[in-house]
Amino acid sequence: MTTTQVTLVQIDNYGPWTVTPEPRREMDLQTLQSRLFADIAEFLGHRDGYAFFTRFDNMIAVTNGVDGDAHATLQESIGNRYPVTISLGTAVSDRPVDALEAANRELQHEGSAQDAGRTEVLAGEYLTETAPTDVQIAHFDVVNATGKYTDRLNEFDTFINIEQAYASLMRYLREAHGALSFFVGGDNIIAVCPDLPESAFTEAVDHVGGDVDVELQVGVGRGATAHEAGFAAKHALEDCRHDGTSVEMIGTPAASD
Ligand SMILES: Nc1nc2c(ncn2[C@@H]2O[C@H](COP(=O)(O)OP(=O)(O)OP(=O)(O)O)[C@@H](O)[C@H]2O)c(=O)[nH]1
Repeated sequence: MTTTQVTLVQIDNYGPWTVTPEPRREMDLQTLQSRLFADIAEFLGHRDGYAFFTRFDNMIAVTNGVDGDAHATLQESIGNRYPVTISLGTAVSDRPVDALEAANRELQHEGSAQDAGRTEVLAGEYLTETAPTDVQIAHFDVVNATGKYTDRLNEFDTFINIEQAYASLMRYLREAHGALSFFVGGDNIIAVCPDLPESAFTEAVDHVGGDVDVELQVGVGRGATAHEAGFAAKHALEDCRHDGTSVEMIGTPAASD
């Protein structure tokens, strides 16, 4: 059984801000968004959480081991240093999508994302302790992306292939298992999963191969935090590369029995 703590990060009333008093320069918005993501990733990363940029105005984080006080500190620090503020909704569930739904509702209950009066919401529940196998993370990558795409196609056509694989995988894992998958750059996708057996990952790899003809491999890890699970997943992915297998799992309850 997994227990995933998910935090939704939402920039408050950001849409109106981007056009007030008139539309702001696009590269200034891109700079703000990427710096805000970098700050949040650094803050949570130092506490063994993972942050994903998703749409940048809304970001999703796995925050097992990060308590309410730390969330308050993050929110205060962003408010002090940026021209925008953030709201944070946090919830816990065995299925990541259910934790996200509940975290999202914490903010939606307080008002709209574009309500000038709804700012700096800090709501939800936090785990009081962590357990060694609470989080399951799958780190996918495209087999030989360099040889098949990067060294042969122009960058945009490579990007189309990688994004097609991402779109296929994210939808499949969301619908079949309530997992949340995020493109993290290059040819890499990180999926935050409920308790899934090896066969589920084989089926996911097969689905993407059949759907968009892109070959994936995946390392799966378990841990008390996103970092621990994700780090185990990276080592498992190295085993795939070494052994030529498409799925490897490390630190799962079955594997460590
Ligand atoms: N976010 C992230 N990106 C990575 C990681 N490892 C590699 N990448 C990215 O993926 C790109 C391709 O690297 P690889 O996946 O090692 O290359 P490959 O040609 O697919 O080779 P194999 O994975 O061994 O089949 C790199 O240029 C990086 O951008 C990782 O651990 N995390």
